[in-house]
Amino acid sequence: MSLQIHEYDFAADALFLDFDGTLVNLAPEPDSVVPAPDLIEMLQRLQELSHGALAVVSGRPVVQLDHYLAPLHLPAAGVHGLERRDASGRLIQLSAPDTARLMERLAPLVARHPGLLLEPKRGALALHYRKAPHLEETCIEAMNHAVSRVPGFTVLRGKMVVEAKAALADKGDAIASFMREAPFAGRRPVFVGDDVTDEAGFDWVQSHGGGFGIKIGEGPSKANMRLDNPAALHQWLEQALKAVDRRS
Ligand SMILES: O=P(O)(O)OC[C@H]1O[C@H](O[C@H]2O[C@H](CO)[C@@H](O)[C@H](O)[C@H]2O)[C@H](O)[C@@H](O)[C@@H]1O
Repeated sequence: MSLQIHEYDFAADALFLDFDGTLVNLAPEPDSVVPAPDLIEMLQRLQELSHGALAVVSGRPVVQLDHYLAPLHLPAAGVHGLERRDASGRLIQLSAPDTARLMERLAPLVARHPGLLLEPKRGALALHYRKAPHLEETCIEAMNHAVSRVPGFTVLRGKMVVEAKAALADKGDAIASFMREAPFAGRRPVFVGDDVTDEAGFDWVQSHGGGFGIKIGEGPSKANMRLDNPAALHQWLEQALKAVDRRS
């Protein structure tokens, strides 16, 4: 099923956007993503037309989202729901356990294999194997083992990454929190994401929020809509903006 552009309603909908693989193409390393030149301007217009009901919902920390989306400071959820900046600019961080013991357990593996990368975050630790895909099983086993020895964390799988994350909240919880507050409350939530970590978000918007999810790319998903890739999402959003221009 594809979402008809006229169905998107800036007056009535709230837009929640994942970052990697959705707003930007995936890159070899976390630090090497390059937002499209017109992305910032497009997000700014979308936010204005939605009267602020637009948020980024990511596995990355909010501070990184700000870096890539500067000068915008959008409402945002980071680290898969462990932190959230609401529409008034207030940052709420759930008190997460320390990842130092996980780091100690996983660092020797990464030291042995230069293709692996550990990405520490507040309340989470991601083990990336994009540059060493043959080590996927090794990484998953090592992460499962580490998490079994350090209480308070859950294991998340993502694209070429396995992550330990404090078991406190997920993307669905983050969207639910936004939807209880202005300017999101009372609107229909639309969540766009590409990865298995986005399924909690699709689940919430479709089961509880009366909205819909849009999955970017292939793979099984609960989302009831699909778009092929980030470029298709950009095009879809541009069309929504043009439809508003035509009406005004
Ligand atoms: O929830 P998202 O906004 O999609 O963030 C998910 C993870 O994204 C980043 O990792 C992914 O993107 C990297 C850059 O394209 C890529 O190299 C990596 O293989 C992907 O897994 C980020 O580094 C993680 O912290 C996020 O959790």
